[in-house]
Amino acid sequence: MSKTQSSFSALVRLLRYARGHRRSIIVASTYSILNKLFDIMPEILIGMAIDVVVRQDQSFMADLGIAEPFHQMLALGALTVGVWAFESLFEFLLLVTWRNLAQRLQHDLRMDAYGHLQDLDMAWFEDASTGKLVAILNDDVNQLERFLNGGASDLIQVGVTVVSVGAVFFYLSPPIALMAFTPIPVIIIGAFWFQRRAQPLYAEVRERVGFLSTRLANNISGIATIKSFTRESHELDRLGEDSEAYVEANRRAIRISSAFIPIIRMAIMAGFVATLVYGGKLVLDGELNAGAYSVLVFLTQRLLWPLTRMAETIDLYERAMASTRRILDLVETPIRVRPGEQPLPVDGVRGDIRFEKVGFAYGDGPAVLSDVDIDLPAGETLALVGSTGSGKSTLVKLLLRFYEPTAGRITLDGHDLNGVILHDLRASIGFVSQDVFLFHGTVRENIAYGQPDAGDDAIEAAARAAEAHDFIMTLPQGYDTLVGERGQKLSGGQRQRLSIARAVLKDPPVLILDEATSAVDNETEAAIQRSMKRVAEGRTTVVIAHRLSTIVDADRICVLDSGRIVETGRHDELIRRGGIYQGLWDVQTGSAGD
Ligand SMILES: Nc1ncnc2c1ncn2[C@@H]1O[C@H](COP(=O)(O)OP(=O)(O)OP(=O)(O)O)[C@@H](O)[C@H]1O
Repeated sequence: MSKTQSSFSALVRLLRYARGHRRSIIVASTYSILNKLFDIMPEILIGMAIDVVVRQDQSFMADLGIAEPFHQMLALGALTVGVWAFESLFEFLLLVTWRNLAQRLQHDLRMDAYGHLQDLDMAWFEDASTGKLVAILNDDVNQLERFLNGGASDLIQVGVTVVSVGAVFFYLSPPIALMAFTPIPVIIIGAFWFQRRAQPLYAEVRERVGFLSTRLANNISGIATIKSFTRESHELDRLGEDSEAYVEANRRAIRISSAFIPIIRMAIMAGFVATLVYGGKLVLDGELNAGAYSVLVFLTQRLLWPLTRMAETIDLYERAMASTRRILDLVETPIRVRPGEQPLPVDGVRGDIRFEKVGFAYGDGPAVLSDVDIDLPAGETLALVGSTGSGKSTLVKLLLRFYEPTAGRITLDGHDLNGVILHDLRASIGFVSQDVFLFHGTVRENIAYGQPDAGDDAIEAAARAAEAHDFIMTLPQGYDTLVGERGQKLSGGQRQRLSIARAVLKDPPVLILDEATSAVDNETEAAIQRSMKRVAEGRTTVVIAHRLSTIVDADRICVLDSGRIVETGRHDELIRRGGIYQGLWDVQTGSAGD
């Protein structure tokens, strides 16, 4: 029962979400109702025509005041034309209104879901899978669109048919009405039975779609690794398993939904035969006239046949509700990193950074940083050094407030980062990460990513400062060259330089440089170093250093070990101290063991 409710509660959530479209929903539903009412009228008109030819001046039409039978026929003909015209008109209106509503709603949902997604914290993204998110934003949204295109109107029309045909039946002959309606409880019970079984199966189908697209997204971005390890056939097998699981989940759902149609058909047949035989007997006994009898027989068909489509419609409904739940769950995921209230004047930020007894752990995991105290006055350069996994990147992530410290606090110009408006904080920090992410677009667009209004001169000046201008000019279309997805048409060193140019153009008071660990040739390394130095001038800079030769001039160096700062000082002080730093230096300069 709880599962039945959860489909219904998804519908309630959807209606609550779509309250801005209430008017369209009411208008579209009204068109569906009017269309159905006009749709069942021809059967009644046929019955009236039979009534005219059988009873002539005693007919129902005669009771309405048209004495001459031929005139009655003419009137019926005119009514039929009118009924068909209105039916077609409302058909057109309902299609247009429902489809436009489906378009608006799917657009709103996609935009809201994506907008919300961008505000979610990094910890959430680490647990989420890309494929699942893409599946929600594409497949699930489309699934809902499909239901709104046709299914919603169908459901309404089935309800209208049952009520209006029922009214005509009870008016003409209550005993036959009871017979014609006996299959309906069977059909409704069948529908609930089906719905209860189908709901978890469709949830499973949606889940499988997510796995499948995760695998695809992962494999396509990792294609170089797959090729280099010649794991193509292994990957094909793994994709095959996921795809099979999807087919299997669908197969179970199909089996249930296919069983539904024959059950309904049998119930319909019983209702139809009862009306046919018992109604015929009433006519033979002179208790029912031929016109009313034909209306009843035709309307039984009208009543019961659309119910065979219920299986399909409920199928569509169940799929759509499974999708709705996933989309709305995403839209309603709480945002754990608070947006902050303290504004920060981007142009007025000095760049004093302090870490006060900062501690941090990812989720429930072990402490990754403990008791970190750093005092970095504005304009100075801090280098973070330490073995892999010592917590350097984590420290920088806290500074960007991708995460919040679990102990202590971090301040920028005396303001606790936790209170500062997130947008202002990030606007005052430039971040050159070691795995540079370029967007599919031109070199120019990528440099101007953070400053879309920057002029060509400013872009070129930034590229020159990052020593990127010369190589850009050798590209086929210079600044207008497309870099390919994730910038894959450029070399690692070139990407690095574009990302430095990006930071130069942003001109932030605080700069974070995560030095590339991947080996680049000496010339490129020297170029990157020169540009980094140029960029660091006049601003507070935090460098995660992998090559100690680049930080000999840093104002202070913090050596991290297992999340604690174990040494602090300038290069020569640390060398003199003869601790961890000196050991690292010896390894890197090749003087260890001398
Ligand atoms: N998102 C995460 N969830 C859980 N643990 C994490 C996460 N990111 C990093 N860690 C763990 O935190 C510790 C510190 O990682 P961090 O990336 O800060 O190290 P690092 O000093 O930057 O290393 P490297 O020099 O290799 O980049 C490591 O033990 C790592 O396994």
